[in-house]
Amino acid sequence: MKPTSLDKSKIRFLLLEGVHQSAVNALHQAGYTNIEYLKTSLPEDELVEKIRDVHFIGIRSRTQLTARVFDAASRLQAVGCFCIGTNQVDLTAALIKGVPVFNAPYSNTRSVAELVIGQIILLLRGIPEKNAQAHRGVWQKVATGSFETRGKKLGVVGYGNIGSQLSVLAESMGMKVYLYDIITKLPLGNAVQVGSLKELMQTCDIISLHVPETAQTANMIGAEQISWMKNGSILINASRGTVIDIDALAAALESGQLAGAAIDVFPVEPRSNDEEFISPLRQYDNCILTPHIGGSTMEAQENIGLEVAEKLTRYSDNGSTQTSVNFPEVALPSHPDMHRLLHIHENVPGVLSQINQVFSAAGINIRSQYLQTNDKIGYVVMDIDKEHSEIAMDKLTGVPGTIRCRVLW
Ligand SMILES: NC(=O)C1=CN([C@@H]2O[C@H](COP(=O)(O)OP(=O)(O)OC[C@H]3O[C@@H](n4cnc5c(N)ncnc54)[C@H](O)[C@@H]3O)[C@@H](O)[C@H]2O)C=CC1
Ligand SMILES: O=C(O)CCC(=O)C(=O)O
Repeated sequence: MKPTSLDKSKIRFLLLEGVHQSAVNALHQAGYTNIEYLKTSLPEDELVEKIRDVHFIGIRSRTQLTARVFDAASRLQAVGCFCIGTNQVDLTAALIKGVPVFNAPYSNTRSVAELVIGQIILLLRGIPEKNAQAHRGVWQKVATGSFETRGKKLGVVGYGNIGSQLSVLAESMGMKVYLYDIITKLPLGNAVQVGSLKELMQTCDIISLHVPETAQTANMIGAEQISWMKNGSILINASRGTVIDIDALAAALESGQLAGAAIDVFPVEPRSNDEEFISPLRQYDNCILTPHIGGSTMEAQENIGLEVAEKLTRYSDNGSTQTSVNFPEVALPSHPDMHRLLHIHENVPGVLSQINQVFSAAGINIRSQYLQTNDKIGYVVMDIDKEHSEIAMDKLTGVPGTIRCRVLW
């Protein structure tokens, strides 16, 4: 293994899925010019080829970074998810290859919450059907089946950043908010946490899903759970497509048990805007279908671009892994006049003592040392005098259990 300290112009970034231009600008400002920018995601086979020479990759929710991709990514230093969800990345495969993954945990929170508020109002008034009919020349001036939001019960499944933001906005319009989460939450305002998903679904007029994609949330809402919902209620999903059984939802729209739905995410989504969107929900006018744009506002995308680009350049320039979603977190100060060695290793007994042995045997003083571990890997950072870094790197890369090693100056 060779030390990987590189001239910035040689550090290659691959940005996929049309991440906001703010990311490109921020990378340029930080001195990184070797950037390939694509509007689409790439299928696995193409990615496996392309990623061989890439040091940093930026993706959104479409690109699947699998273990096979990480196996091919011998130069990859870090992944930036220009979004909240990181379920599209095999985080364990990244970890054991020594690759930290970063995301933007809050930058599009408000955008999703605002979209859901809009969907609630439109669905309670039957606007999607009335709009579709008006486009076909049908005039439906009726109040039947149209309701105000005031006093309605909103059930939030997953009361994290988005769910709680939605809760605040909904209360300000006079809605009563109930929440279900697997952990005990501080309910904001007058929101009430209930003890089970069933209780929430039986109580509320509108259910909105804001859970991450996990093994536990896969098909969390199927025919049985929908059968718990009140007749004439509304289901909204802007979380992940795997959370709802789409056929069960289609059946509930067909039978009229649900008055409407709004779905932004799907089990299978087109890879680009040129591909047709296929779904059994297309036939229901009372189901608002949006192309996974919950977080797609100019404000959110610009902020995400800046935030994630900054995390990638900080890791590249300084080694800090703070806020990484899969990696031991180390917050590092600057290292003026010293060389910084970054060593990522398997977390097995004895590696750290061997690392320290390298320095004591060579008579090299470690000016500062930072260490963080998790159950799989250790990340140790050492600042040393410049003149010793070449020999230290040479010896460090030979320590058994070494995954990656690089030097910064
Ligand atoms: N449609 C879109 O464009 C966007 C979609 N998202 C999706 O929204 C999800 C939620 O985002 P945040 O609120 O920022 O995440 P968060 O991590 O702040 O909140 C998630 C909440 O879900 C809860 N939770 C996890 N498993 C659960 C389960 N089985 N049952 C009940 N609650 C459970 C957690 O305890 C947590 O409180 C993201 O993971 C992402 O998949 C996020 C941004 C944009
Ligand atoms: O905007 C995107 O590409 C993905 C948004 C999303 O789902 C997320 O932030 O998790």
